Amino acid sequence: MSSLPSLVARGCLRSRNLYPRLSAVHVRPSQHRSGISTATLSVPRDGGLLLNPNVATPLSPALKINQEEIFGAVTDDPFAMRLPEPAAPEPFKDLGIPRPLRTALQQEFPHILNPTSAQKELVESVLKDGKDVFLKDKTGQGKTFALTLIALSRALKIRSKRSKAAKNPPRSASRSSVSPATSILLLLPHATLVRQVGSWMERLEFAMSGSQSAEGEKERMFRMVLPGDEQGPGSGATPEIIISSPDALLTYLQASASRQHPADGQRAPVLTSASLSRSLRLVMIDEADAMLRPLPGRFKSFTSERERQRHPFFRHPPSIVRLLDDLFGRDGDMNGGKKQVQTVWCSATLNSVIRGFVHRSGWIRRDEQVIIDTAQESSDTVAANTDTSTTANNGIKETAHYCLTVDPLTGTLRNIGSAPTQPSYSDIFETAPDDPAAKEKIHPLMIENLALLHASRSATAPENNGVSLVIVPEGGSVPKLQASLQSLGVSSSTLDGTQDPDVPNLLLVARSHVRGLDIPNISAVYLLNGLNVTSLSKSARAAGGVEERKREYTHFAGRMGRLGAQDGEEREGKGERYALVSLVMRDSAEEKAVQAMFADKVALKAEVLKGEGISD
Ligand SMILES: Nc1ncnc2c1ncn2[C@@H]1O[C@H](COP(=O)(O)OP(=O)(O)OP(=O)(O)O)[C@@H](O)[C@H]1O
Repeated sequence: MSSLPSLVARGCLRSRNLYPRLSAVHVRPSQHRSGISTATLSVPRDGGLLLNPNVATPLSPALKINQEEIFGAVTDDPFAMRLPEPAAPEPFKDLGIPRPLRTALQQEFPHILNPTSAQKELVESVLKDGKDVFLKDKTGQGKTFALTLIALSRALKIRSKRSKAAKNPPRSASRSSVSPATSILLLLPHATLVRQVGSWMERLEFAMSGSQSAEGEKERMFRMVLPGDEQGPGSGATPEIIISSPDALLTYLQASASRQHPADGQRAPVLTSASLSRSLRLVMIDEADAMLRPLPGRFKSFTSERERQRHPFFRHPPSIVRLLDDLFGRDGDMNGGKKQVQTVWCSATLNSVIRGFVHRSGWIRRDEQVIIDTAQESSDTVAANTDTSTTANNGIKETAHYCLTVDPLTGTLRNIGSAPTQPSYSDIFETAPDDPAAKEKIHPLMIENLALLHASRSATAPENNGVSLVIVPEGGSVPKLQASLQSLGVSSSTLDGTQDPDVPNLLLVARSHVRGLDIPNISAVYLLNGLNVTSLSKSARAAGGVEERKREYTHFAGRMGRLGAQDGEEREGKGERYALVSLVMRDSAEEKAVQAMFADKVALKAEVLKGEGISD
């Protein structure tokens, strides 16, 4: 593999000073109503948790004291706010969001002034009308954030009821109607998103409680259950909210089942499948379609039950199916054999196949459901996502889509579909030679070209480029890619632990961790190996998987130009566009599949990318 300096020497690049790093931390003060300012970091610095542009650093002890002086002593009501009632009109009030949370929202997320129409409909339907909801809205428009507000609102209400009940205990020994245990479950597709939502909740809860005392810790409203987490016997209080992924929660509950009969002297685990099933009242599933893969398509019909059972989805049901069947199939308010729990299902690519499956599974209360579709279900998802008019509400002009092929022999880059100017791999070899590089999940020449593209982009407008996100294909190794890039002189960060201390502007993320991520200032996305979608159903494969590919592509494109992003107007003013660059090896099956997707009648066109090292 050539080093980046040697690429420079070959004249591919203009300057040696090509990859300036983001200034280590970009500190931007956000004004609190109280006059206390909290530093906000624009780029995550540790633990992969801080994905939000407005991540607040914890208040220093001095600031905590100030805060107490300003807002007064804590009352014995755990929900009494130390913050004054905001005077301004409150668009979130009518949705049923309690006052402490509205105040915390204003303090921690001052850029969120009004709910979007989808957020309004969703929050009202869940909190005020008690409905089950299917929500489809465009990517980055605040679905996950709205679920966070719903969970905290409900938790606050439960706590307030519980604290009232504690003050006036009922005379009869009958069970209190206020649930003493976890009643809200928020399911997300992967651990990175669980941490992201956990950090949002932490900020809001912290702002509501005003301090992180030992007692506050004990009474946390939420708990994250992450892969590898273990529950100590009888440890910890039970929070109102659990945030987890189906895989992690299922493993956690299965492990706790084995401790149901603890050894002498040990207490039973607090959170078990049975206890959770008894106390659950609201389950919210974000990115539902990602969790229900590979669900057979709309037109798939099975000739026999045996054939149906052989389909990968039914043969190895995904974790969410096993989890919900377990939680909803237990005792409780039984109705038709299933417990009646309020549910919410969200995704930018939610479709009628998912809705139908949820219905048939008995996970939704048929008479109580509302469908909110602000993404125009009938229109093509990719077109909707890339159409300038549909993204105009957050100041984004549009995303430019490029697809480049890498010659596995020479490493030259070419726009997809353009005629070869020199002999390519297939012109020379009839069958693939025994090339070890071809067996790598990410071809070394693709990595060189990624380094080249990133460096040229940084060189063109070093100050304004924002962060580039590299999506690592299934089976590819993020640490290995990071090491290969480093050997070419390109530093990068990863979201799952290892980060360059200088916070470079190149972030690597595994494809399975992309859904729902809200990372500030992403201006370019590099998609390595195209859209090789794993777990495609047979019918989807037969159809070239175009629909499935477009759905995934929609989510990759959706990491840019998100609601609340501060760079939208700035980019628009400079005539800059977000860029999604797909890189595929020439003459690979993936090249043909991506070509089919770009050639699709309503989808999108790959534009021609001009630049150093790209041949026409
Ligand atoms: N009403 C609002 N006004 C302004 N910004 C908002 C609003 N609601 C949420 N946001 C911000 O929008 C960003 C995207 O939110 P979120 O991740 O919830 O979107 P999403 O629709 O779930 O995205 P995806 O479809 O990718 O999962 C977040 O940074 C959040 O702070």
